[in-house]
Amino acid sequence: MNIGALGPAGSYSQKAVDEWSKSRHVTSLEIVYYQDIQDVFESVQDRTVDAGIIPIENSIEGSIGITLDQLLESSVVIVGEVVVPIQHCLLSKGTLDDIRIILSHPQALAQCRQFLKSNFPNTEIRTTGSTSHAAKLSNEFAEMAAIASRESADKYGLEILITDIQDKKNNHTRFIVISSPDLSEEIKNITADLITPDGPDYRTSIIVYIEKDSPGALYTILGEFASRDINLTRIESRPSKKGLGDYVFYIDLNGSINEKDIKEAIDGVAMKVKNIKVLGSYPIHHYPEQTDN
Ligand SMILES: O=C(O)C(=O)Cc1ccccc1
Repeated sequence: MNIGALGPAGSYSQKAVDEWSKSRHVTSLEIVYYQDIQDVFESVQDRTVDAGIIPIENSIEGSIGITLDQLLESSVVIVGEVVVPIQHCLLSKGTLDDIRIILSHPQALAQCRQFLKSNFPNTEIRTTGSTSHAAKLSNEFAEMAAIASRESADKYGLEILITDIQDKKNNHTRFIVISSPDLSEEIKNITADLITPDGPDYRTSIIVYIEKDSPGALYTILGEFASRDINLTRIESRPSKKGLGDYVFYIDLNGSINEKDIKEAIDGVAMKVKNIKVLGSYPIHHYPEQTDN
């Protein structure tokens, strides 16, 4: 099996692949690296790769817009998730005094905003396609530094100048595993040995589009879940891109579409909204939370 992820090697996406394959006992997984998230979606959709892994939300910075947009626009489904602790380091070939330019992925830069403002207020900041790409580029000039993982330092011959530079110690990114709909059962079967019978260990993700100016519509939708005691773990609105004030809602809930009450709730929602897309039911990744901030 192969899986597409943001590269080059040393990215947090690679960590997510490693963590997911370990937690699901998937052996012999080959990673195919891409330059951006949209390329991962496209390769999954046209089946150049069997699956893809992409970041969807971060505990400091919130959702990754391009991932939410692609989930709406493409035909891929979600078959898994994994949460990865993110501890950024400042890496360079030079010393702290040499640094003139700091490079990283926009998410990583945003997660270290206070650190940068306090320590490098006048240093030029440049964005890259990934943190590992920033590390790779920094290998060329001593005046460049990258915000990236500890592992990227080894991989690209850089020194770790400062560790744990994200603005909150407790920093996690949730990644989702995606596939084309016709491969989703196969991928779920590969990992099936660990999957408990359908129950609270599953999460289901849906997108609903409520027509603009429909008073009480969101209340009615949420009622379908509340009346059946279904726990929602996330609700997020995103512009529908049709005009200001028009939104789609991304909803995650505990349980699998194979359970009767979940299916009934989703059917109930479908009758009340303009459009609904079920992205999939997949095993929840339980991870140890850090408490010190
Ligand atoms: O750039 C990377 O390494 C990624 O995989 C994207 C990302 C960036 C920052 C935090 C988590 C994931």
